[in-house]
Amino acid sequence: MKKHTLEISGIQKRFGDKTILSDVYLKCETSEIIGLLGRNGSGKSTLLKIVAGLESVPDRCVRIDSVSLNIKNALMNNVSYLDQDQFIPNHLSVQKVIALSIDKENRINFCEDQFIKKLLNKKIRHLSTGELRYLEIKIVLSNSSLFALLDEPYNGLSPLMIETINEMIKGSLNKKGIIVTDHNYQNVVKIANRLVLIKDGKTHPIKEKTELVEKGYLTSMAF
Ligand SMILES: Nc1ncnc2c1ncn2[C@@H]1O[C@H](COP(=O)(O)OP(=O)(O)OP(=O)(O)O)[C@@H](O)[C@H]1O
Repeated sequence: MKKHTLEISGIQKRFGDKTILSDVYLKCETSEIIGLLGRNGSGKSTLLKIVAGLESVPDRCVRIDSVSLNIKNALMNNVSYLDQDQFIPNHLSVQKVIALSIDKENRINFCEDQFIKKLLNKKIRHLSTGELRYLEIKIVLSNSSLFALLDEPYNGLSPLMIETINEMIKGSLNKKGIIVTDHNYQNVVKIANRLVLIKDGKTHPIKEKTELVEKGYLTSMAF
């Protein structure tokens, strides 16, 4: 499979007089999982939203295969984004959402899943937090984008669903690169090929877990 590269650099992002991101470099290739860690408010979601085209920065800051993508639609086709908040409208039925999101030829396969099968006759508003999150993640991972950005995917998921989602993420790597952030850092550490910490607006590549303590993300009690 031809490898593709998503590269992010030179981002300066301020909200009012507060600088959120000032020295960011992130690279993700297809078949890679980058784990993005950082304290609350460090700018993880802001960075993912910038890459997804939902927060504005100069176009040259986000590149795929060295090409700056300045047409938002082109960017969206190559990058899919799982928001940390619900993105599927409550009034829809699960079947309608699947019909709208998944190509006809892939729908049967999509529904051949112990968790999805139980949801097929329900409305979105009647799903539990974990059921909804599972459906959303599966939809994001099933589309044809080259890169998927997952903001707090594990939120509300039981251990069994987390294991299934981790397998699903790994199974998508023949087509995709993944950037994942979650406060369930153990899962992020477990699944990621590389870790990056955001601190003081800057990205710090993490080689050893002890660096997470040195940089103030974890206490030594975590080991
Ligand atoms: N649209 C906005 N306007 C003003 N400030 C914002 C906006 N979006 C985010 N912020 C601020 O930017 C900072 C970074 O927010 P962000 O959501 O990116 O952090 P995060 O690392 O994802 O945090 P958490 O882990 O708690 O979700 C926070 O201080 C937040 O209050």
